[in-house]
Amino acid sequence: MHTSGEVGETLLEVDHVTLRFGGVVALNDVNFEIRRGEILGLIGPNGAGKTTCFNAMTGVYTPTEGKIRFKGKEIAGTKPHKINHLGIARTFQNIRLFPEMSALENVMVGCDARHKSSVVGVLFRTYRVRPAEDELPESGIRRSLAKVFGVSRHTLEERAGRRRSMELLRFVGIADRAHELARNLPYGYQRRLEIARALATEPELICLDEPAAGFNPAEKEDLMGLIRRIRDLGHTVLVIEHDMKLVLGVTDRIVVLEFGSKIAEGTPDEVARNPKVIAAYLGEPDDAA
Ligand SMILES: Nc1ncnc2c1ncn2[C@@H]1O[C@H](COP(=O)(O)OP(=O)(O)OP(=O)(O)O)[C@@H](O)[C@H]1O
Repeated sequence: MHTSGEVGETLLEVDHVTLRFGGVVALNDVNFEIRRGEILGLIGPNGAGKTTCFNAMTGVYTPTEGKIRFKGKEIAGTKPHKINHLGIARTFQNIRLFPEMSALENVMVGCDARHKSSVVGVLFRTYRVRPAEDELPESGIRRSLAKVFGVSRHTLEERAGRRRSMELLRFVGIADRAHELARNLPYGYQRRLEIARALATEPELICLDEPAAGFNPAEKEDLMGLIRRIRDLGHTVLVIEHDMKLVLGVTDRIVVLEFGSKIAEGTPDEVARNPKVIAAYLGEPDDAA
């Protein structure tokens, strides 16, 4: 992973962010922080501004006013791939995988984003290094050749990426279908594959946009375990979720938006008892706790 700091320190700050689309105020002077090592929930009724907030944090939108800082550095307006390089990864409400690639290859794309070899080196495969014992091919002529002539750094990185991608598929619980095309995977597998792919970029902060959408209660229970394990690995987690049971069960703190404004913030207990939050969710029977 990237450089790590102290658990509990401010990792990301949304500092008085306002974001307007023409006449629509999607975010209105929103202020909160994400602390390193926590699982933070971002909730609110439909249209509250949750996805817009994610999009502002991940470089899709630039705030009209206000600042977003990651590890103290201003990131508002930075391109999404650069933000990913800085250490923020996300999944999408509508799954976005490479449907014609296998599950393993989808994760390897994420690992690729971290590769160090230069484009020229990859093209000519000239830069050769002496591989460590456990980086050699298992047996046969390829092993002997690699021992004598070395292996290109690109090949080593590719092998390491493949190994790491397999580990990540195991971690999210879908390694049994690693070689199937993403489009043929069951829905729950696709959702978890998105998480594995985001983790492959080794983010300090991972943002999950409605990861439980379409899940049954047993799958939601599994997902809660996975979210906790992601945090235990050392990642900080931001989760947008409509399912109140899941949000209250898995997060350390919750920020509540309504009509683009923050109406509450606190521990799950505090938020669940907050009259403004209860009122915001009345009339939304599907989302109510
Ligand atoms: N690209 C856009 N152009 C114009 N208006 C937008 C755009 N994106 C979002 N909005 C508006 O901004 C407001 C906040 O939307 P947003 O999608 O962030 O809410 P949300 O809390 O994520 O809702 P949901 O739970 O339904 O996904 C809504 O009024 C929405 O119509």
